[in-house]
Amino acid sequence: MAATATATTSAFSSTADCVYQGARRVHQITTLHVASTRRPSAFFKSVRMIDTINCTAASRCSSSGSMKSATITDASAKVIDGKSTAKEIRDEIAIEVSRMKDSIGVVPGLAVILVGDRKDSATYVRNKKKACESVGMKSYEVCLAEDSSEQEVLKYISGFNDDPSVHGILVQLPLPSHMNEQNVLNAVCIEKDVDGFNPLNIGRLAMRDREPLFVPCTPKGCIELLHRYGVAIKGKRAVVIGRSNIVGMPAALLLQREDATVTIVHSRTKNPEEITREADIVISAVGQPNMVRGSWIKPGSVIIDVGINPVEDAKSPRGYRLVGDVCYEEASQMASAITPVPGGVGPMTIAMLLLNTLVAAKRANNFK
Ligand SMILES: Nc1nc(=O)c2c([nH]1)NC[C@@H]1CN(c3ccc(C(=O)N[C@@H](CCC(=O)O)C(=O)O)cc3)C=[N+]21
Repeated sequence: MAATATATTSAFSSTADCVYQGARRVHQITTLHVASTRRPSAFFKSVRMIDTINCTAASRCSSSGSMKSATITDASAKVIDGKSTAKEIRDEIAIEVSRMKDSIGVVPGLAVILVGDRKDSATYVRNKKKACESVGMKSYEVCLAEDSSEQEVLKYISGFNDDPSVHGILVQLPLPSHMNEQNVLNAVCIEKDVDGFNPLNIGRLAMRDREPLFVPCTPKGCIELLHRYGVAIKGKRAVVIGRSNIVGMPAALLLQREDATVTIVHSRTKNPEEITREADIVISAVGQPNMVRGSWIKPGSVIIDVGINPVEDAKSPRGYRLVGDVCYEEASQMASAITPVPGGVGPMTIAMLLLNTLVAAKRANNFK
């Protein structure tokens, strides 16, 4: 699949609203032609340089050779380190897990259901298991064949719903296409819905003066990063790029609950670049490598990049490497703070899953 991306209004692909949907694509973008849309001022010097460069790959949104020598060092954004923040949070969770075990003899447990043999899903599930172990939680894992029936998945969910040693249930997405995702997700009882995907949880998230039992892990991780890095949200302009049920939409609701003024930019938005350039805070969750260019970003803004996009890279041992939705080299010249990929939102997602599981276990046992 070769494509040409242009940093103009057609930057989205038709599927770009939904991350985690369909088969994981390894992006193979041959030429990223950068269209200049504004007259750069002195502040935009790094962007002006990039305007003139015909980029050679999506994984390299700028020619790093010439960039580095000229401008990269003078105005680099602070790196919002999701990896170390997630570790801090896991350490906090581990303390609570052992306090709970010592005082009431209960160990929080997370059940993960994996259907099919997608390699990336298997990796995520393995990482979740490792993360559980690292904080002293129990993990239960069910792996079902690609051609299993929906009934079979529902049977396992029902078993975990009834099992008091399981406090959280996660059905790894995407499910094989012959299954009805809604039916499956609705079967997870709301008290164990640590992914926060149950419509009742999302509905409560959307309503004032209501509290969801759980908030979806990825958007929750984004907000947690903003909090821990002291980024003020109240009264700020926030733009969320992407409107998926599991990231974009709940991220926008969370920002609004924090008193930001929120705009959602999506694949049918006429002028995404212009709107994004108004934002003090940007959360991007579209699944398009390097779509958000330096010219989309207001100087001094804070960028949270949710995209984890594999792009071909012959030099990497895996044959690919991961890049975000945001062109990091360009954006870090404009923003005051930015999350990297990898090592940004990804590790936070797993930390939030553990946190939700801990909360579920405390709630089930009335443990404060
Ligand atoms: N029911 C469900 N809930 C999910 O939360 C869910 C899901 N299904 N399906 C798949 C996506 C994806 N996801 C990630 C979590 C952590 C990293 C992560 O830690 N990534 C590392 C890099 C890992 C690597 O190098 O491959 C990082 O960004 O630093 C990535 C992706 C959760 N998902």
